[in-house]
Amino acid sequence: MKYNIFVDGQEGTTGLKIHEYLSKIPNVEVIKIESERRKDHDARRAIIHEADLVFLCLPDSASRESVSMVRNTRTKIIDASTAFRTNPEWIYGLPELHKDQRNRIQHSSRVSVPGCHATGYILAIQPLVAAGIIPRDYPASCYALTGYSGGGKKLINEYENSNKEQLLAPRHYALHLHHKHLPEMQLYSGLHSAPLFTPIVGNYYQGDAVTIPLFPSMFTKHVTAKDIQEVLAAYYQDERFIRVMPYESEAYLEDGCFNLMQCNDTNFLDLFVFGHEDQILLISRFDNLGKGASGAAIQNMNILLGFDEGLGLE
Ligand SMILES: NC(=O)C1=CN([C@@H]2O[C@H](COP(=O)(O)OP(=O)(O)OC[C@H]3O[C@@H](n4cnc5c(N)ncnc54)[C@H](OP(=O)(O)O)[C@@H]3O)[C@@H](O)[C@H]2O)C=CC1
Ligand SMILES: CC(=O)N[C@@H](CCC(=O)OP(=O)(O)O)C(=O)O
Repeated sequence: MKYNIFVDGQEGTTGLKIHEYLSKIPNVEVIKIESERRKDHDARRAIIHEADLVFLCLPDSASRESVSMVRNTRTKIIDASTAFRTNPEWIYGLPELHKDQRNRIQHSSRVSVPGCHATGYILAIQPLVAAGIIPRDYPASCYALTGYSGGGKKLINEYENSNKEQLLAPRHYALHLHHKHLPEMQLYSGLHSAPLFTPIVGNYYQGDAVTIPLFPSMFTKHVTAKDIQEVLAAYYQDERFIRVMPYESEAYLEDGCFNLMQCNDTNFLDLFVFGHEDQILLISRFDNLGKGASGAAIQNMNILLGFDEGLGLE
């Protein structure tokens, strides 16, 4: 059986990347809207109803509009936007979150794809909260370094077609400290509050590293950096896309420095634990367009349609 798949937002960054993945997957028939009608309400509604599964790769408002158009119970939706990530009627599309999350995704028809930075943060910290190591009232903080493709067509255009000198250096943003990923970071980490989060965008296309400092003196149990690595390695031992790096992660540095582009063009997320008795540093490394967006969307589709989870992704 072939499934009809439609990507609403087919000409955006996430949408184009999803099409690349879909071209490698059998048993799917990609249906498209004529380019000049891609924002036409009636045309979108008609094609959404022809589809068995729709990816929404749109700004939040347009995503909400597409969802409100659906009048059948058959069409499954995977939304890449921020619109539904903490909505209890939707399932958070992070299969590695808990033991039953994959099953919940499989039996749902509304799945939201996690935000890129949120993916890195939650996968690093949630198992440690669940294990009772990090107390739920821990005042977490983190920063992320990301490529400019994370900002979609507008930011890509700014970096690639302007000569502004300030684009040469990495730039902090969301300094109002209300980044749009904070609600999902809070909800799915298990902590009572959101982290103090500062993202930084650099002058390169893709690759994200979310870095979380931890102070074991504030933990409920006495643990070292090595213990943390072991807890994470055990938690993700059966996960094909989450690779917990050995504790002696210095071996993975190049010239003493961290290469945050090494998961690019893959769906892998690598977890690193650095530190010693007194201070711990977690780093999640992944492709913001892979496990941070389009790769994760395809992984969710594979689960929803009962395909092998890695189809098209490896
Ligand atoms: N880039 C990334 O790394 C990630 C992005 N996301 C999320 O995915 C979604 C898409 O992001 P991204 O692909 O980066 O954004 P882009 O700006 O690259 O693409 C968005 C697309 O949506 C189209 N669009 C806008 N309004 C409408 C509308 N009313 N009807 C139909 N199409 C519309 C745009 O059309 P036009 O071609 O005319 O511009 C564009 O093609 C966003 O919600 C974003 O937050 C999620 C994770 C990561
Ligand atoms: C560089 C840049 O602007 N990045 C985006 C993240 C994109 C992403 O993954 O988040 P969404 O899925 O929520 O869009 C940002 O931080 O807002």
